[in-house]
Amino acid sequence: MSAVLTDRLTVRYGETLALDEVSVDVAEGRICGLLGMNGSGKSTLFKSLMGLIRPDGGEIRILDGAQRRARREGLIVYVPQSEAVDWNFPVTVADVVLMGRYGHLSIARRPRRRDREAVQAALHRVGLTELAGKPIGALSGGQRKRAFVARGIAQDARLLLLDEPFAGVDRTSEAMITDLLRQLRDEGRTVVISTHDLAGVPALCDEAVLLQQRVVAHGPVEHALAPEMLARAFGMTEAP
Ligand SMILES: Nc1ncnc2c1ncn2[C@@H]1O[C@H](COP(=O)(O)OP(=O)(O)OP(=O)(O)O)[C@@H](O)[C@H]1O
Repeated sequence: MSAVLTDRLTVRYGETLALDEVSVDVAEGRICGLLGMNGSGKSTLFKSLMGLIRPDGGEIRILDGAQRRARREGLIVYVPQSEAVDWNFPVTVADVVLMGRYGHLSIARRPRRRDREAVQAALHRVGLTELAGKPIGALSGGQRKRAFVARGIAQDARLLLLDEPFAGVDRTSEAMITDLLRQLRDEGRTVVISTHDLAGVPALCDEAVLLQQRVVAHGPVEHALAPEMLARAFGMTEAP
C-alpha cells in the first residue's frame, strides 16, 4: 500500500514554479528522506500533502485514499519548520498533544479519559511527561519537535511529515527523535522527513527523494545520493 502517492503534482506561486510534475510513491512502513536545496520545493510538497496548498495540477493520494479523508480521520500529521510556528501561542505541551485527539473527541468535543490517557502515553513515549504543563514556547527546539511527534502518536497518525526535524535540535533530542522515528516505522507507520543533513540520511532513511522542483532521484539511499544525482540536485560532485 502507498502512504504517499503523487502524480504529476504541480504548484506555482505566481511566476515561481515550486513543484513541476512531481510523481512520487512512498510505500507504507518506510522512512523516506526528502532532500533538496533551499527553495527546491520540500515545504511546498508537505503543505500540498496536508491540503494546505491547492495544487495547480496533478493528483495526491494518501494511504490509498482521498487526501481529504486522510486529514479528516487524522491519519496524517505535519511537523512544520520551527520558524513557521508562533511559539508565543498560549498553550501547554499537553494541549498541543491533545489537539491530535480532536478527530477522536465526542461531539461535545470534551476530552474523555481515553483522550487524556492517549495524551499521557504519547508524552511518556517522547520523554516529555515532566513538561506537560509548561507553555510550548518555553521548550527547547528539540523538545518542541518531540511534542509535535507526540501529537501524531496521540492521534494515531499513519503518516508523519517532518519538516527539518533536526534543525536547531540538541544531540540528545536528535538521538531520541531518531529512535522514535525508527520505532514508529517498525509499527508500520510512514515517516517522511525533509532535511539538509545529507550525512544523517543513510543511517536513518530507508529511501530518499532528491527534489529540485522536479524529482531528480527516488530510490534506495545509495542510489538517490549517488554523486551524479547530488550533482544534479545540489550542484556538487561528491557526497559529503
Ligand atoms: N508563499 C509563497 N509565496 C511565493 N513564493 C513562495 C511561497 N512559498 C514558497 N515560495 C517559493 O517556492 C519555492 C519553493 O519553496 P519551498 O519553501 O517549498 O522550498 P524548500 O525546499 O522547503 O526550501 P527550504 O529548504 O529553504 O525550506 C521557492 O522558490 C520559494 O521562494
